Amino acid sequence: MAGTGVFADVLDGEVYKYYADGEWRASASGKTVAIVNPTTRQTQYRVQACTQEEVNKVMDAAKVAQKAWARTPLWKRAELLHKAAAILKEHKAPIAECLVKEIAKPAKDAVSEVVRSGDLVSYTAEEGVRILGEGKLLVSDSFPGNERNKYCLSSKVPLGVVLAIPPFNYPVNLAVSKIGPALIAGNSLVLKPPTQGAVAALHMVHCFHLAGFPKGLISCVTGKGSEIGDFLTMHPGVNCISFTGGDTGIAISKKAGMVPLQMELGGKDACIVLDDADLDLVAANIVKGGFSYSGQRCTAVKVVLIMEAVADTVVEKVNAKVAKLKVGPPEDDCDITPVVTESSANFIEGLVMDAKEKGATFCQEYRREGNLIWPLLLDHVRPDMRIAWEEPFGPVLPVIRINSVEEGIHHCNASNFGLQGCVFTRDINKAIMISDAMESGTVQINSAPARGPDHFPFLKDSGIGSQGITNSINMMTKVKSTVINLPSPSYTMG
Ligand SMILES: NC(=O)C1=CN([C@@H]2O[C@H](COP(=O)(O)OP(=O)(O)OC[C@H]3O[C@@H](n4cnc5c(N)ncnc54)[C@H](OP(=O)(O)O)[C@@H]3O)[C@@H](O)[C@H]2O)C=CC1
Ligand SMILES: O=C(O)[C@H](O)COP(=O)(O)O
Repeated sequence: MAGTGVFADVLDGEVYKYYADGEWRASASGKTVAIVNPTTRQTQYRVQACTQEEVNKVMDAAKVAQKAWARTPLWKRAELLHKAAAILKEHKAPIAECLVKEIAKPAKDAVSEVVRSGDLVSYTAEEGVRILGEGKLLVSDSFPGNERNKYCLSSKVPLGVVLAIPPFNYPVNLAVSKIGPALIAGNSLVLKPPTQGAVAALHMVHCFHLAGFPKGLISCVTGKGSEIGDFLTMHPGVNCISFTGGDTGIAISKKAGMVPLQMELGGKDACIVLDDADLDLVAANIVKGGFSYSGQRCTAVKVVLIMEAVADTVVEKVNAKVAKLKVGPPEDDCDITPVVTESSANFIEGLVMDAKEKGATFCQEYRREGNLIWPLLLDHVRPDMRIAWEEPFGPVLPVIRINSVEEGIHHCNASNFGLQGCVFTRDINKAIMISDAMESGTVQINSAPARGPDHFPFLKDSGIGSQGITNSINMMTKVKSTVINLPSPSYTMG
């Protein structure tokens, strides 16, 4: 159970502690932040509202710890990461319980998130050993005018202190996707978890603590992003920011100093359906892609662009599947669970009402109880409706009927987002050409968008840089070169 057994140290009475300098601590602020259960809409947990002074101390400790960590052999860093991964998986049940209570993630998906996170950490350790174990040797005579009298040895070295800010929808997985690469590359890491999901993240951090990472190398400060976010992201002790979330990321990138940024923001993933597609496959992927975790995934299908000739058939097939989705609490492992906050539910409702006023066809009756919104397919959506462009982050999916592939590509590319997209057709040549034309980081052919497997590059225009294990390790390093200057040119004869 959360906050008990090996996790007892994390809890102080009714309030979860924050993690600094290898210890669990209560904040001197005496203030707490409430985490509201999306299902009951009651306070489920409380976390510390950390102060600026506490952030300063964490940054100082992170700087000191990083210097020693960078001198720790790569294989030892990997060994500790493997240990943390095993502990994380061993304790999947209490961590998953937090995900169910804090973010209403369906019970089975919550367990999968923790297991996937352990696997991600292990893979990162292995990948880090491989890619950081190699450097480059450059010789000078390849550049015009030079002889071979200079040897340049370059390798990847850490950046320093990495600040990780994940979003609510994967508070564990999108935290470890930043923690693992940062640590294997020799950085220290300061985590600011999302408020909804903070307790799951604190439990995950405790698994790293139990694995025996040095003091100060990992810290976790809690508090509302709106209150301590700016102080963290503009802190002079930060050498890199890895952020996943919404428009907050745009504001951060404007305020952050001259540090490398990894920003993974929203998406409006388009699903283009051609008339030669396997329509059962299309319907299955629209439902899975559009409605898993109630549409609260950056990679969710967020607009269907379908050829008029097959639209009626697909809409009918999708509706039949939507009717079978189980709606209810995450504890019952329902497919559709309450969305994360009341304000999120209100925002989604605003998009639905706009579509209603402008004449979209409601394939199901709109129904909401508290934060629980029943799955809804909106047909005959037109570009003048907000839902055609905005990301609901909820179980509402618009269908726009198109008369040509070009029309679909045009809609996709006119969006400000460009995270992922997908195309359904039996013609591989067409699929490749459409993929090339879609200005999206990743295009899936004949499957719904998805980030995983987690070693795939997770590229996008909806942000800066790219994720995926290898990309993140590379992003959290810089190149250091040492040039050997020979007294006279030297050429190897064999
Ligand atoms: N691309 C993706 O993977 C995802 C995209 N999103 C997008 O984000 C929207 C909202 O999701 P949400 O998680 O609330 O995203 P936010 O951008 O609101 O929050 C993401 C993280 O940033 C923190 N934060 C908030 N304000 C600041 C600040 N000023 N400085 C630094 N950090 C801050 C949040 O903390 P706190 O919780 O304390 O406010 C949270 O940890 C969704 O509607 C969707 O558009 C969301 C999830 C994933
Ligand atoms: O933040 C998100 O929504 C994720 O990066 C999407 O991951 P998924 O495709 O594995 O759900």
